[in-house]
Amino acid sequence: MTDDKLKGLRTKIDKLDRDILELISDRARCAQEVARVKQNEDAAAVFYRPEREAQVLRRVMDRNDGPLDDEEMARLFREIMSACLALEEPVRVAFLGPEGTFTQQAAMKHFGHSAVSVPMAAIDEVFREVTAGAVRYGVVPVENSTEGVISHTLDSFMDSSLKICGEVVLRIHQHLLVSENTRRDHITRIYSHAQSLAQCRKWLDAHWPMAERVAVSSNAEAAKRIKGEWNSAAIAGDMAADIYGLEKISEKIEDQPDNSTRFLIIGHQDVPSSGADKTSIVVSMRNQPGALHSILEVFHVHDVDLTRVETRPSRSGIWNYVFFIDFEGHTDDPVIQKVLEKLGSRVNDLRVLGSYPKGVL
Ligand SMILES: C=C(O[C@@H]1C=C(C(=O)O)C=C[C@H]1O)C(=O)O
Repeated sequence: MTDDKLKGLRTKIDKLDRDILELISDRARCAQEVARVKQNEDAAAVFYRPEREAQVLRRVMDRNDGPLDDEEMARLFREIMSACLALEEPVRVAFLGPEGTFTQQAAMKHFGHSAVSVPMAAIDEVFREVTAGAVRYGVVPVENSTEGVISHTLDSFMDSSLKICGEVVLRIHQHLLVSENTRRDHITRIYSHAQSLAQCRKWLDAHWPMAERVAVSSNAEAAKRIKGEWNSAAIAGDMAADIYGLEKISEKIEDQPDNSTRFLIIGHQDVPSSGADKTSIVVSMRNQPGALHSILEVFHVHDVDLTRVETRPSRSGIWNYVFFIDFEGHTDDPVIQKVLEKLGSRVNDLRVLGSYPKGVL
């Protein structure tokens, strides 16, 4: 009886799989056709459309009634789109490396696994590689919910004319990792990126108060380094543990359970509105009383939601300040155009870093 039931269900699954296969192939052929149409219009056409991909994923999540949850379903579609796009040309993406960093994880989450990811040694190298055209996009971290802004990234924007084409938020889980050579009862040193050490500060104080904490250039670098040292452990994420073949001896050791990092996608593209967008700008002004207030007032008057304001010292004069401001809306919206016009008259300099779809996944 159960056997008959199972057999029936498996026949049904086999039939559904055949249908899914055919449908995905149809979809891939359609995407190829889109690419041909785009190329006929313009030989240098860019196939990847961030706003269109965001719309597809949002619609999938809206329509989904379970039993798979919205994020799981969107992830499947993310990979289908990534594979469809790679039929034309796999997207090449530079990221803050080496292999196994959270930034690489963010790149894969945003572009899917058919993208080709290229590791860079530093944030400004990611900017340089994209500027030079060796890759079309770059992924850099910009802020962490526990540790705040990544000032290197903001500073790189000051020297660059690249645009922000997207954002992606990643839940960050840190683990304590050892290699097969580590003598676990003799760990005297723990390597990680300074940000990660800070994200696990309380846990380290409680569990490894005597171990020396050594900051290195990335978590993946920390993971790589302990392979040759019998008295060291590393703090890094799942991807680094997998790539470097390390064992997790303590999992999810971050002090804040909702620890997450926001990454930006940088490129040359102006992205049209997806219907739910953010805009990032940088303004500079004299450091006079009421300076910040006069900027914020414009957003308040026009009822535009600010999502972040960061101050950085300007390098062009000691009395100038630079504000990085993120807000909801797109430069195509008339209200946003009005806001930008008003702001322009109140500051020394205003640059739009980009309007881009709000992170979906
Ligand atoms: C098919 C298109 O091109 C690409 C592929 C997409 C897809 O597979 O859905 C979506 C946007 C683009 O990245 C398109 O512009 O619609």
